Amino acid sequence: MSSIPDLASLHALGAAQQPSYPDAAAVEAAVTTLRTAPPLVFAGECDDLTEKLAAVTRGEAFLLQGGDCAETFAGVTADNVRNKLRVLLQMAVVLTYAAKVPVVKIGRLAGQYAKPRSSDEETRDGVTLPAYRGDAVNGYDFTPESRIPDPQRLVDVYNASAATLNLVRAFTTGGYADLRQVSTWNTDFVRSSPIGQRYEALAGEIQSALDFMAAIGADPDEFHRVDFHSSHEALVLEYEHALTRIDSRTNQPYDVSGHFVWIGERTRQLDGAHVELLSHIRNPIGVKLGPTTSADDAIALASKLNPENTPGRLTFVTRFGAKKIRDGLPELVEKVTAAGLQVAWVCDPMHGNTFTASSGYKTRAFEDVADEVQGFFDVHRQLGTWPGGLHVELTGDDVTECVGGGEELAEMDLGSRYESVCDPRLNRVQSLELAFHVAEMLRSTAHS
Ligand SMILES: O=C[C@H](O)[C@H](O)COP(=O)(O)O
Ligand SMILES: C=C(OP(=O)(O)O)C(=O)O
Ligand SMILES: [Mn+2]
Repeated sequence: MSSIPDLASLHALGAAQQPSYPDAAAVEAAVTTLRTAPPLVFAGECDDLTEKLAAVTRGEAFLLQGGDCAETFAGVTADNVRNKLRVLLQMAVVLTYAAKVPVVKIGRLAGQYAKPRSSDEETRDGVTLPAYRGDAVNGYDFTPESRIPDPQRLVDVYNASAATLNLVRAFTTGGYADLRQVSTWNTDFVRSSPIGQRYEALAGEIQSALDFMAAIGADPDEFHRVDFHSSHEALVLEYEHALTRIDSRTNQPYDVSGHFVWIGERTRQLDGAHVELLSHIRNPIGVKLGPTTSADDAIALASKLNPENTPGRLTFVTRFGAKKIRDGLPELVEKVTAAGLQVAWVCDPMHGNTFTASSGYKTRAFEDVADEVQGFFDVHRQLGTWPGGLHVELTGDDVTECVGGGEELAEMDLGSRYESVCDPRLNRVQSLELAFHVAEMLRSTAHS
């Protein structure tokens, strides 16, 4: 457990979804730079998160994990990071206050730059080029030059992640996330949306509770700062391997590119490189499980990735789709539970519900997203297991990428503000609306 396999031996196992770099010397140069770069996170912070996820595993806390499908370098701006953080804080407050359950907060940010794709190529108007694989790998522009994988981008990922995390740390500990700001997070859109008004009412209740606490002289640290953690899919081996380091306190390897890293649906082969690398690190980790996952697959993954069965180490993020979850999930949860495996169960209601609108935009319907979460809660309720969390693709901006929701966004509206470079995200109102739905589900679960 304490050794780190070398990069060549990982590649020898076969690694899905890797860039085909044309220039080996350039890869070497980028990896050399990354190997000496300071850690982005401290191993002790990863251990703290494992403890929090152990509480999720035990049914004592709920995980909220969200952010872009794909971050972009251009998106590393104060406004963008703040807006994303703000909607996550708002969602967390709704979940905590309405359901009275502690919420563990993880952003899909500060490292979420590499994308697995269903096709290696993209064709537009009869022209075929390599697919865009995230800013970590190549450019989004549809030109032959831009689509060539460039390993220097991995160094750019490191720098962009460092800048993002620095700002997130400043916001979450430096006053922005102070609970007294709960109303100001709402700002402008409160006037225009019923969900915003619902939030405003909740913020008012929190505010008077805080006033009461202040009056009796109680002012704990928890009111002024929040614990917030970073996460991304551990996809490009060169990057994750270069940032895997031996922690001097424990002598154990940690991937210091983020607090929590996960293995995607397309790279979860039991004997593949991603499972191997993540089996050696001590961070809390996740695995995405789609509808083709058998219970035996999940049990084998848990045995390899969490041989000591440590609670909080392993999170299974199921992404079945609204139509499949009620039939497919029970057997998985039942058998994993019967095998005595300690895992947190988290619902990704996004990736099983993607479709292409007639206008050509990739989209998701808010109603399908909400229905998959309801299915997830229903299955766990039937089995007596804990629906541990929500993993969503969202943005703090008023984009038009997913249809439906209270604003009744239609397919024909998608073009007005479609900004994602990969999958469609819930916008700010849809995100908050989902949080209110989930708070209801959680409230009836927690108190049943
Ligand atoms: O975010 C997840 C995947 O990268 C994405 O769903 C794949 O999308 P594609 O089918 O457009 O390649
Ligand atoms: C690639 C993703 O998901 P999955 O691996 O579940 O398809 C993602 O989370 O963006
Ligand atoms: Mn995605």
